[in-house]
Amino acid sequence: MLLHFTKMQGLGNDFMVVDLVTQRAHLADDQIRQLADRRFGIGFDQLLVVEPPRDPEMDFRYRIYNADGSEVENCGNGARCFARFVRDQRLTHKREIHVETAGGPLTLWVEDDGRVRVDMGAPRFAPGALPFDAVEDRPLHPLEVDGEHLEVGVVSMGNPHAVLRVDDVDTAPVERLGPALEAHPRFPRRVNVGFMQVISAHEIRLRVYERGSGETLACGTGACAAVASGIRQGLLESPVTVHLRGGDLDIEWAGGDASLIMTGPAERVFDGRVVLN
Ligand SMILES: N[C@@H](CCC[C@H](N)C(=O)O)C(=O)O
Repeated sequence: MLLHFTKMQGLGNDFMVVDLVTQRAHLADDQIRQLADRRFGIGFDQLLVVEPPRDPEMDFRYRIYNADGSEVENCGNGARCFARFVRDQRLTHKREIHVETAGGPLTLWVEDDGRVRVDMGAPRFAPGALPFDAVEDRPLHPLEVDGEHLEVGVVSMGNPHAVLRVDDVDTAPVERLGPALEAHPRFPRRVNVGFMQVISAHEIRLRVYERGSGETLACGTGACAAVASGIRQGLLESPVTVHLRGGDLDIEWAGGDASLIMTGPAERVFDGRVVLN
């Protein structure tokens, strides 16, 4: 069968976006892995699937799959691309969009300048929320990785994140510690790993080694997790500009049970069709 898709990107975190409101298809894990391949397929960090909502209060259901085919709970850059996509495809004319994800409901606003603001929900620090194998809920947890003693913040943004403070993201051992932390046995559902360099109370640099996709040029939930962990540790104050390799995100958080608000760009790259076997 022939499947229409749109390639999109948010700060270089790239997506294949599929409308399953007007098309019918089922993509199996091995098909997703093949489509994600940058040489043999279309190439993307995540596949985003737009479906009709199951809850009548919501506008859409939005499902997210990593390049390895695993379905995940949340994707911040993807959420912004999803909002631009449903408006560009004329699936809605609303500027305020309510969407179901596997990690819970999200609200998104398309701004006049085309950027998208997303209510990402409140961060959860309790180890059980990720899950992370620890008894106490504390700002930093000791962790032995690859013969090294590390101190990591753990945060759920619907999906699991570990945040490691580094002196310089350019020299941080992302290729070595990223996969070792992603697969660490104390994170039974694996984890996304953020390497955070604090520049000032309102500015950080961040690289993220993503669960199921490897290092990406930007990670929206990773930016929210790093800011929440940094504020909790007393290193940062809202608002915070997060400099990622693909560009900047603005993150606000009033603390406690308040939602993190993420604002950033989302761009269409091209439209295409692919034959599914
Ligand atoms: N790129 C994303 C996060 C995608 C999901 C993540 N890899 C996971 O497995 O949880 C973002 O922008 O948040």
